[in-house]
Amino acid sequence: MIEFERVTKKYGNVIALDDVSLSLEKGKIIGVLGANGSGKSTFLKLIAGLVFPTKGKVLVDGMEVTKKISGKVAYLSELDAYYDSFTVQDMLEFYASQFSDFHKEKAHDILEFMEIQPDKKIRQLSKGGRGRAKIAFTLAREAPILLMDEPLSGLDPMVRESIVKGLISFVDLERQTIVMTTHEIDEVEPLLDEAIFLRDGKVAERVHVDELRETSRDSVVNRLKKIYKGEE
Ligand SMILES: Nc1ncnc2c1ncn2[C@@H]1O[C@H](COP(=O)(O)OP(=O)(O)OP(=O)(O)O)[C@@H](O)[C@H]1O
Repeated sequence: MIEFERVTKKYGNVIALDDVSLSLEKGKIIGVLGANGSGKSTFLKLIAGLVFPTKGKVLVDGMEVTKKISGKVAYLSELDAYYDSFTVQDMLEFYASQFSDFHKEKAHDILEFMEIQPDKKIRQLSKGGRGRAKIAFTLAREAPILLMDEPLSGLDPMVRESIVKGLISFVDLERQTIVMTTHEIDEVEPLLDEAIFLRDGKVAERVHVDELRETSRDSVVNRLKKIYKGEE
């Protein structure tokens, strides 16, 4: 369980998150959605312990997030932090050395599923190849919380589809929770249990995606547009 208790995060004078309180259940796939600058990445970074609240508390399983990247959390960042001369296999060994919850066998299975050859150098991979490799290394961790910042960003539709299938196939929702930010809402909507809509650092709305479809016959992307047009 992830809890935000009256969390405000400021960077200097900029308020990135503004008095947010909510809790996220285990075993769900949760989308954090909103326009550029609405606070999505900050929301994830607070859970990962990469930044800390200016006010309030973030708790994971009842424990305040205090140190950098707690063992419970695997974080996929927006940035490409690869070493170009490494092979995919070298990266895999690197991740295994850094994270005790990293499963080499699972990593190989996911790389195979995503059609990434382990002997390829990182610099030989296309942008889509790097994107898939990054996802593979994150999913190979057995961490209870997987945080993904824009996992589909800048990738073509075929690669996005392969990543979405990878998420469906390799995440263990009995034990893992995924919180992801994305602008590619149409692609991830079928995966999501819940959507949290941020606007100007506040939670504008939170919906159960199935309920939204069944009771309002609405899609997540339409809902977001309405929130931003001020219709909700
Ligand atoms: N390190 C930082 N220093 C100063 N301001 C920051 C920093 N990080 C984020 N901000 C500001 O905080 C606000 C929220 O940023 P955040 O990156 O969380 O939004 P976002 O919804 O993820 O945006 P995007 O969709 O563009 O990635 C923005 O106004 C941003 O400019």
